Amino acid sequence: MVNPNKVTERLFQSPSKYIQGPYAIHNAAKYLGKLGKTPLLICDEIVWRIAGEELVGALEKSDFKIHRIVFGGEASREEVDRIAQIGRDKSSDFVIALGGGKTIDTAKTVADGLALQVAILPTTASTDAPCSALSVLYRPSGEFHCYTFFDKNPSVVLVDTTVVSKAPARFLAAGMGDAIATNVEARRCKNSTNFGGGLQTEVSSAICEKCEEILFKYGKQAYEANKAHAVTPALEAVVEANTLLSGLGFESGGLAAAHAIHNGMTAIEELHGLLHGEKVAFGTICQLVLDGVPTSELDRYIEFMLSVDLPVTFELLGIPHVKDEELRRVAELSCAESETIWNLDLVINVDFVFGAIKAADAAGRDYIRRTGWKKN
Ligand SMILES: NC(=O)c1ccc[n+]([C@@H]2O[C@H](COP(=O)([O-])OP(=O)(O)OC[C@H]3O[C@@H](n4cnc5c(N)ncnc54)[C@H](O)[C@@H]3O)[C@@H](O)[C@H]2O)c1
Ligand SMILES: [Zn+2]
Repeated sequence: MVNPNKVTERLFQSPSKYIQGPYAIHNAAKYLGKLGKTPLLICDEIVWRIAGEELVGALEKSDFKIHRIVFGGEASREEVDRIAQIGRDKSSDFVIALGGGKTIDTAKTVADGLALQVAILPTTASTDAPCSALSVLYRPSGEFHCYTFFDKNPSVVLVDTTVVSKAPARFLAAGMGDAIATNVEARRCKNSTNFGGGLQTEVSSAICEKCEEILFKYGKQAYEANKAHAVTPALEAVVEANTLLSGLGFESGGLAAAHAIHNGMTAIEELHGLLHGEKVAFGTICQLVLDGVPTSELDRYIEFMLSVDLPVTFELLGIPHVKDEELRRVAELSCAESETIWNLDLVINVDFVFGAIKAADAAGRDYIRRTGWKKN
């Protein structure tokens, strides 16, 4: 992600079509019909009961012949190989992902291997995975493995906000954790190449700013609406910020320290129960510390995160007694050669990152002490 070739072209990439709205799954045939008729549907058992049967019902009415695969839960090379072999055997003509970020990343990688188009139907707004032309792969043990890149973004991304509104609000909050990092990271990536291999365009930075604006404006309101399973304008705006704006923004804007620190944090086993966006939220506070932002600015982000129950301290992350050796390991992994932390226009080393992680926790604790914030 460093810019060794001194790239000078600006580059922006995106999925071909993005659709979002209540009961959008009912109209899936209209948008997926152009991709094929015999898709491989990847979803886990939980999602099958929530939206799978409904989707298959809608598609079968339009004569689709669907082969369903039960996703095993981890976006790993092993899982991709297993599913791709079934896709080959069944001569599937496109791939559908129905579920969260791990299902989506697996489906994108399977589709790329089979040279097929992929349609992404997220059932939560928990990450900005749906729109990008990359997947994040993990080891079967859950530790970060690598990013893998594709020539094309998904052909269709279709978000049913009725389904999303019925998911636990914690997922929407995690999506906001992922999305709040987007502008913080991209604004420090002005001189590095983005995931498409070019420089930021004007529209990529505008999208990142808009994403952040929506979260500060509607994030808390959308979180509460989600708890009531209500589809409201605020919820629609935040789902779009988490899914479309954050997705386009990070891919064509660039990632930096927040995500590198998230990737490092996956080495701590006690954090495996947390969602991606929850760890990214904490990584965002770490990056703001590295950036040297004023306390008033740091407070603004911490206040936002606490308003939607995102973790800003070790205690809220569930690791109150984490050891310095473990945090140093996180810092070392965040500074791996291939990491996005090197996009930052700052002097970076393991000591600075280790210090930023400790200081982020201290800033979160200080904010809570000063304001008397209490978890509901
Ligand atoms: N490729 C990218 O550009 C990109 C970007 C951001 C994140 N990611 C990746 O996304 C992954 C995280 O995704 P995630 O946070 O969605 O976790 P996840 O995919 O593990 O999903 C978490 C759980 O949510 C359940 N679920 C899905 N929809 C539901 C619903 N409507 N109601 C109730 N439960 C539901 C699933 O069954 C699953 O058990 C990470 O692996 C991360 O690296 C990738
Ligand atoms: Zn992310």
